[in-house]
Amino acid sequence: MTDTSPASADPTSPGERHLALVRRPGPRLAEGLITHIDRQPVDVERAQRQWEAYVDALHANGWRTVEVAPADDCADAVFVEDTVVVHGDLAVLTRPGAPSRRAEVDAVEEAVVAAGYRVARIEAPGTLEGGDVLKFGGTVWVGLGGRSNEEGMRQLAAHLEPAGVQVVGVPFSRVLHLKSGVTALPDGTVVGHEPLVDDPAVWAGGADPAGDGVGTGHADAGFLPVPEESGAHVVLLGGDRVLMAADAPRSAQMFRDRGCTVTEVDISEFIKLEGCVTCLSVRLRG
Ligand SMILES: NC(=O)NCCC[C@H](N)C(=O)O
Repeated sequence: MTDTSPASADPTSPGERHLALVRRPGPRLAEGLITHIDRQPVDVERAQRQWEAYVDALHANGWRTVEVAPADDCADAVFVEDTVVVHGDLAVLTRPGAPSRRAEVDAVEEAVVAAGYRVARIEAPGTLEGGDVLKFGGTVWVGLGGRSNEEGMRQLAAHLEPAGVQVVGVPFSRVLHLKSGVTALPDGTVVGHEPLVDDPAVWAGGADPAGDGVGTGHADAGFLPVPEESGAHVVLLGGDRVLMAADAPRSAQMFRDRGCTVTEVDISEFIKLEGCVTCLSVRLRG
């Protein structure tokens, strides 16, 4: 595990107190899984440059990053979000639904323990991938769309029950993970590209993406359809700042019009493997 942060991160930034896990893409990246899209050639060197730029964007927004040890035999290891779900001081190590991804989890334990987390695990026959877990308010929504199953959700609920968290299943079918379909803006508005969202009505009430148990109180929070698939994927960087992919300029403008400060990164090589900005990092407590 390596701390990759530059010493020059702006200490006055709202995001400075935060720490994110990242994992460098490995040499087998181009063999990564695809489920809902056709395979396209992946330029691994370009992907490595895009990953560096993604990490630089986190640093430029005042974040520190910790690099999980490589898992070079695992083609999809760069998608580190899927290996762990954190809540409070607890890190729940997942059991990915894709068997080829299960070996990714071991080194993540070392990273979260070093960051001060207690550790729990999803055990067989449960499966869970972090891309299926959307946290807001006192609620954790778990997407049930193939990679995560009811038993994985039940185990996650048991781990989070002492913290008073409600876990709710959301069936879906059109994308790989729940958060491939929807994420939330800082004001609690849930964003999604409607052709890929099974039931937008699920999100009519919006969200509290800080996950601090406090509702947004934002009168407009609800579901906001966005015109591009990548517009459905935002990483919250603190305050009004969001990170998103560069291939959704009309969605980015919508978010700017709503008061967001948007950083865009080119992640085209990861999109070819059904990855998005959310899956390339795990936000930890400060
Ligand atoms: N959380 C995510 O959206 N993860 C993307 C994982 C993509 C990877 N190729 C997979 O199929 O598992």
